[in-house]
Amino acid sequence: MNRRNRDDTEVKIHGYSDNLRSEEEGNHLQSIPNGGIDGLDSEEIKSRHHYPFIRFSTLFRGFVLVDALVAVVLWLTGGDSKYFIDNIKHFKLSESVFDLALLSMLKIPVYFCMVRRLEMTAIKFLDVSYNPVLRSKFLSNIAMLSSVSFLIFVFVVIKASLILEKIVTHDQNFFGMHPTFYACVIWCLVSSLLIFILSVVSKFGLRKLQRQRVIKFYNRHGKEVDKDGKPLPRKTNLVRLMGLAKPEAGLISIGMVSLLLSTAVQTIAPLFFGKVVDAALDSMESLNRTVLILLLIYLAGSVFSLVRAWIFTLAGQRLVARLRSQLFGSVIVQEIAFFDVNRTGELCNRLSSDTTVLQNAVTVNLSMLFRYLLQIIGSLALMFFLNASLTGVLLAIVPVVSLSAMQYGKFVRKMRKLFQDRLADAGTQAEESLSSVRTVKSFSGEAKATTVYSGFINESYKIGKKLALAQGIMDGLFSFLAYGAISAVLWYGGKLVYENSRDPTTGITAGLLTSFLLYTLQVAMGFALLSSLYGDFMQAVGASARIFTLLDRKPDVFVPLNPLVLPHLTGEIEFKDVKFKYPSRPETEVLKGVSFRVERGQMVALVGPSGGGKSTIVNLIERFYDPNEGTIAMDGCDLKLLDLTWFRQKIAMVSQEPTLFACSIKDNIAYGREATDEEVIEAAKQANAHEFVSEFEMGYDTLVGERGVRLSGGQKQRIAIARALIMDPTLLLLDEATSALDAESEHLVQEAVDRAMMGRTVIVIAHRLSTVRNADKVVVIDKGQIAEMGTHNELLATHGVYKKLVLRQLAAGYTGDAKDQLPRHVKESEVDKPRKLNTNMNGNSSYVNEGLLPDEIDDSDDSDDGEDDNDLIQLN
Ligand SMILES: Nc1ncnc2c1ncn2[C@@H]1O[C@H](COP(=O)(O)OP(=O)(O)OP(=O)(O)O)[C@@H](O)[C@H]1O
Repeated sequence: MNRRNRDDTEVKIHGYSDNLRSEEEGNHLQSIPNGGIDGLDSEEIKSRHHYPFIRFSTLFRGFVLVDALVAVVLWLTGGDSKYFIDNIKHFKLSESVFDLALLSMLKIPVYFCMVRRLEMTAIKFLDVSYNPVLRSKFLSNIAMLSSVSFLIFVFVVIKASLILEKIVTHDQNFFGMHPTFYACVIWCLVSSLLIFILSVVSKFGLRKLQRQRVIKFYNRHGKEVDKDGKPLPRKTNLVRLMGLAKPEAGLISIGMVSLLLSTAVQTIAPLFFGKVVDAALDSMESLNRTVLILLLIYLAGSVFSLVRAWIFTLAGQRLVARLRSQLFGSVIVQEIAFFDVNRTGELCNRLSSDTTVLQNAVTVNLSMLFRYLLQIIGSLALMFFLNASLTGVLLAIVPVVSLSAMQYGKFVRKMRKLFQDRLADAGTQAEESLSSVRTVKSFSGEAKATTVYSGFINESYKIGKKLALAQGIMDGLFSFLAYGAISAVLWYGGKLVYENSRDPTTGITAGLLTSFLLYTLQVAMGFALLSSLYGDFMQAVGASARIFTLLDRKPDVFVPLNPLVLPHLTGEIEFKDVKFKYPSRPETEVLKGVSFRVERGQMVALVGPSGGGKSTIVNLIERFYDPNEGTIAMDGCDLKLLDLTWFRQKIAMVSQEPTLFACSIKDNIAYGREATDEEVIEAAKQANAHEFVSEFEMGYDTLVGERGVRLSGGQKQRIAIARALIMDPTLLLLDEATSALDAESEHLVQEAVDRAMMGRTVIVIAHRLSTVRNADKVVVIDKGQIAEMGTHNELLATHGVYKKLVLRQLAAGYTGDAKDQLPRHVKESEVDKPRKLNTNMNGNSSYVNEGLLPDEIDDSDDSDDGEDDNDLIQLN
């Protein structure tokens, strides 16, 4: 078993009785069955406690090891090999320390075993409120440990006293000992006392384990997971960050070669500067030649720099383009529940600003890192070559620079992360306000939106201020250190030049000092730029952590091993005792055991009070979520076993307020599949959209604007119906619009809807009486349960929730038409006086606004008033 495992102790999450198992049982992992979905995906997770490496027992054992090492070294350094042998052969308690060295060695296995045993008992003891057997075992272990330590301490004290006595009494037979032997005795005295103290206080030391331990979970493959069995996010570090640039390895290699060459040129150039100075002191011809060489060197360097900058920037652009697509791909496949808890603005921010931070980090910044490192190393090597002592003067300040750079880097890393977070908040806020700009304006919320946005920006500004100050201090410090170094080099170099002018065999020439100064500048600059790079890298690590979290996230959707594709789908749907809670609100059960069946080609209307769970039923059919209990079957097959992409192509949804994409009408209609112009036009005709589309100047190429803002409500709905029809769905899900359209528009939409329903299985969240009357079955959903089920006429006869809804609808829209819709057995007197408010089948009326109370409705025919009336009152 490896080291880590030896320090691990397994425990059961639920209850502690198994912790009391005997040590011989060993380190068996505890298994916890983890739900699984209908036994299809049963996964076992195992838990294990981990303890920090540095804890009481390791400190104890570490000290015992150090003790033995010091004692043996002190004994060994006390003389030659003969001396050791004499020391052992003619052992005398008061003249030899061989016994102390031996004892220290023996202490290792003894203490290691005892401390291990004690720790094991302590660990078992942690989760037990009181267990007399375990407690007495724990205490007797401590007593044994303390007794052994005490005996050893007593022995060392006796030995030290004997030696001391010989020294004090000037014993004739005592020839003294090697100084390290005395040190050995003193050391053993101190260490055995310390070990004794550690033994006595071990009870308190081991108690700390309770706070120190952390629990980790593993799946059956031994991979660490969270307590729900989900994989943990992978750790982010510079290595993983660099891994992002792997596909750009080819480009980066070319860039690296250019970088090496350009840095080499930059590194040797100062040598020629010195040569130019010396040549100027020599002759004009020599000066010309040297300057020409210098120019050629710089020309070559510039070409290499050009290639380096171009290649690395290009690699950065490629990387960020790839990363953005990858990230978007990873986000869009997440389950709907993910979007219930993650805000769109925040996700967009990850896509734009976090990826930009990474763009340079692993390409341009990486190249700069190598460049400055090479520049520093190369310059320092040449400086040593030119003059070692002068280089020593410069190097004296390097530790100061490095330490301050590291501290600065740490600070910047923290602040930049905070800065990015606040900026992301502001971005989210801006996205939300701008995407709902109509709502903002209609409530005159511009000032409020600006204040909230400015609040977030202010937060980021506050952090920015600190960063600016830190940057200023750092710049100041670095320039002081850099100029200080240059001054020191100038002074010492000037002294050497002076000496050289007196005696050419000593010191250095003026040219050499010039070269040296330029190298000093290069090294100082290299360090300063490295420190700023460090900050950039840390910022990139922060940004990449968020990006990797999204990239690593696997959608929490059950995918069967062999997804089924049914050859003949009829569209039969059956809910069997379906229970469901939204993952973002796990405490509320939205569906509490819903069962109903929709036969092939039937039209089933879902009605009921607002918030009852109608949309949730549709969401579950679309498999935006999976039920917590029960099953939903299509043609007798559990939805979870079907191929999700195939299945979603067989159903189409037309929602209350359809969302169109900011592209042409044609592209919107053909969103679900590739379609010819003829197919698009045919679908539009079916949806009563062709006429108005043809009237547009650009026809089907008309752009509809963001979310279809350039179209009217009725037009949007008809385009959405066309979009659904072109898919030729087996199952049509409809959420009738509650918002009132004008009579003509309503008629056109209704006609399109009726046509769309023909020959299909349809589930409709109905708001209109006419729709419900035509339904083969009406399912009344109230508070997550089916309150009533049957045909329109059957339900009216039951005098239940449904009848109240109908009466209310009729009361609200009492017209000749509505009256005609009444079945014969509903007396006209049951219908209330006409109201001007617009109430629909789900009670989504505007009573409160109109100041009308529901009990004004004449419902005298109803016998079980009380409770249901309350329901109706709550409908709004
Ligand atoms: N994404 C969600 N996350 C958490 N809770 C939700 C979510 N969507 C709906 N709910 C809750 O589920 C319950 C049922 O909502 P649902 O939209 O299914 O009702 P409904 O009958 O369709 O209402 P309406 O007729 O007003 O549209 C409500 O209490 C609602 O607050």
